[in-house]
Amino acid sequence: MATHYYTVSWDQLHRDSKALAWRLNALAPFDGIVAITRGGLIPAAIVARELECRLIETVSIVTYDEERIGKPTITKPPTAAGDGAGFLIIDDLVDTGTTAREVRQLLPRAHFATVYAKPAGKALVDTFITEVSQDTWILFPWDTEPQFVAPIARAGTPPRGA
Ligand SMILES: O=P(O)(O)OC[C@H]1O[C@H](OP(=O)(O)OP(=O)(O)O)[C@H](O)[C@@H]1O
Ligand code: HPA
Ligand SMILES: [Mg+2]
Repeated sequence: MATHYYTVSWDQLHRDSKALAWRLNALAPFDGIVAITRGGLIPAAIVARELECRLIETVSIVTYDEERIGKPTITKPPTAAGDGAGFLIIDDLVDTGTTAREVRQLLPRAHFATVYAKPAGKALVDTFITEVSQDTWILFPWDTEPQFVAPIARAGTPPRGA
C-alpha cells in the first residue's frame, strides 16, 4: 500500500516525456512505437511526435484495479511489431515490473522505455527518466482533477451546510 503520493501535472508529464524523447533520440531511428495502453498512450504520443515516428502499435494489458494489483490480462496483443526488433515500447511507468515482464515476453527484441520507474521494476526497462520510491503512488493527470481544500483553521470541523 502506498504511503506517499507524487502528483504529476500535464505540464510535468509533457516535460518528462520530452526528456525521455531526448534520451531515446540518441538511439533512433525506430521502425515504430508500441504503446502499452492505456497509461502509455499519452507518453507514446509525445515521444512519437518528437522522434517523428508515424507507425504506432498498441498492446493492451490490464494489471491494476485502481491501486490493487491483479493478474495481468492481455486484452489486445500487438500484431504489427514482430518480435519487437527495431521497435520502441513506451509505458507511463514500471512499478513491480509485472506488466513489463508480460510485454517483454511478447516483444523480446524491443527497446523498453518508461517515463517513471520504481526500484522493484526498473531493471526490466532499458530507459526511464524519473525514479520514485516503491511506497509512492504516482497520480497521473488523467486520474485527478483540482478540487477545493478546506483552510487549515477549519480542519476537523464539518463543512458549511452539513
Ligand atoms: O509494473 P507494474 O506493477 O505492472 O505496474 C505498471 C503498470 O500498471 C499500470 O497499468 P494498469 O494495469 O493500471 O492499466 P492502465 O494502463 O490501463 O491504467 C501502468 O500504466 C503500467 O502499465
Ligand atoms: O504508482 C502508480 N500510479 C498509477 N498507476 C500505477 N500502476 C502501478 N503503479 C502505479
Ligand atoms: Mg498500464
